[in-house]
Amino acid sequence: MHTQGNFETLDPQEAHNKQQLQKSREIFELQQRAFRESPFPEEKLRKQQLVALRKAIIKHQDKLVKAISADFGCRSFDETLLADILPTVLNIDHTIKHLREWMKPEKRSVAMLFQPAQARIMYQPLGVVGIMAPWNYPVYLSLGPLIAAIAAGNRAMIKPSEYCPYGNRVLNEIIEDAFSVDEVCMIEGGADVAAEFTQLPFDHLLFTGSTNVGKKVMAAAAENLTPVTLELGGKSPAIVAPDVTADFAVERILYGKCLNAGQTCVAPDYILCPEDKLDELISAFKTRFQQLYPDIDNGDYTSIVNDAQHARLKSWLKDAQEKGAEIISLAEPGESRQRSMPLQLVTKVNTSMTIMQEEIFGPILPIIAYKDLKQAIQIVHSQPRPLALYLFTLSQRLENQVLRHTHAGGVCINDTVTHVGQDDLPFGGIGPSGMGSYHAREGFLTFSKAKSIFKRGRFNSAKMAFPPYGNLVHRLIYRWYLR
Ligand SMILES: NC(=O)c1ccc[n+]([C@@H]2O[C@H](COP(=O)([O-])OP(=O)(O)OC[C@H]3O[C@@H](n4cnc5c(N)ncnc54)[C@H](O)[C@@H]3O)[C@@H](O)[C@H]2O)c1
Repeated sequence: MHTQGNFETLDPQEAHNKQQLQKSREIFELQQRAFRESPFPEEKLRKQQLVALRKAIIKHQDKLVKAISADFGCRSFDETLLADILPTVLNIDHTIKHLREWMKPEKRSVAMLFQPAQARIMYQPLGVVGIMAPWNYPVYLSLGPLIAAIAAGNRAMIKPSEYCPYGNRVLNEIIEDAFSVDEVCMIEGGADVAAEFTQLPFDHLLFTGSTNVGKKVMAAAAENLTPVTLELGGKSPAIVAPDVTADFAVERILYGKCLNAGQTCVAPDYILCPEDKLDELISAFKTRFQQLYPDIDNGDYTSIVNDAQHARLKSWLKDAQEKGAEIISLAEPGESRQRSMPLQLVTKVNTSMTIMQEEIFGPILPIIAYKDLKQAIQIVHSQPRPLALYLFTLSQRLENQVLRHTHAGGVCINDTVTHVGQDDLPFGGIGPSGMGSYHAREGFLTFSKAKSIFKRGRFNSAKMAFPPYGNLVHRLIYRWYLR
């Protein structure tokens, strides 16, 4: 038995969780008080905060890449620099460049009937916001939402994933270097700490993670009427259209799929390939994989993050095999690397297999052959609406056909994954792959209140509509507008 605040009788993990929970409540209140005292930080201060964050990232980058590599078992420093740190820094630069124009009040039109008057929108900070992150890109997915939250003038609390303890330690140093606790702070812990975190009455909560946990987060946030942005996962298809060669598509699919060993929310989840190109496609995968990863042990190929994820992926391969699938491993697992899983192509798949029912989130790639593009589109429709849709074509007609007949959070044509790094495009899912968006101006808007302001001047034209009703002005208004 123990009492609140007395951690000595708890096991270390439990004590740590209790401490983090207590810390999160205290810091939440501290940030709320600080926000009340200064509810509308100027552009200059926001930019100073973003610059401080940028400097801290640069200062700690070497430590950060090493820590994240240790969290994964193997993740090359380049992969962390390219896909985690660089997009974060570019996002800061883009935000600093555009912040003034985003913050500007926006003039809106006033209908003739209400003239003379003015209408405008003023963007105001929300207050204290929560950010919850997964483990796969621990820097970009924690600090990306933070950049938008700060740009919009908020205070923020970040709950990163418990799967990256080393990375979190360095992230915490970055946060502590750049901010005071009443501006930004990090709360660490597992699912129980996370669940308590979602119960804090934040002014907005941005969650990045799985669809199942996203539902729990939304339910908890509803208790406080906290608005949520949910950045979730899903099965993102890659359609190879009939007009391009298999090699054209494979060159562009392979990197996006193998990045972080497929542990990417927007990794191509399955391929739709014209029937007559199937053999060519498999052969292109074999050749290109060899070119990218001639030695699976050389440190370029990321490991599966932990034993549980590794076991999950292996059991899904077994399930597929037992149900008639053919598995083509593009290399032998690395010997000196723990939890190494080279890309596994899977053919002869059917919908009874777990790999066609759940988001794969790893280096397994089912390939489905289709007769015509219409059938490929039908297969996309048979799955929940995806986070990303990839299309490989040089034909404008085929591009239009797919764009007009499919739903997706975002579309990337003739490439994979890189659409996420476009700082001027919003990013977000649809249906089970997410709700709301961030990145670009939309991130600023997500963390802002768009306050509508309507202003009349000296002359009160509204009184022409006052009772008693039925006079000439009323009749003229009705005749003019209700024609
Ligand atoms: N849309 C995107 O931008 C994006 C980006 C990366 C990953 N993802 C998705 O994230 C998933 C993989 O990441 P993950 O395994 O870390 O996801 P996850 O849902 O298991 O965990 C995400 C966060 O939620 C917390 N959490 C766990 N249980 C919770 C609970 N009961 N209540 C509240 N919070 C809880 C975790 O501690 C972690 O911080 C995949 O589905 C992937 O597609 C989405």
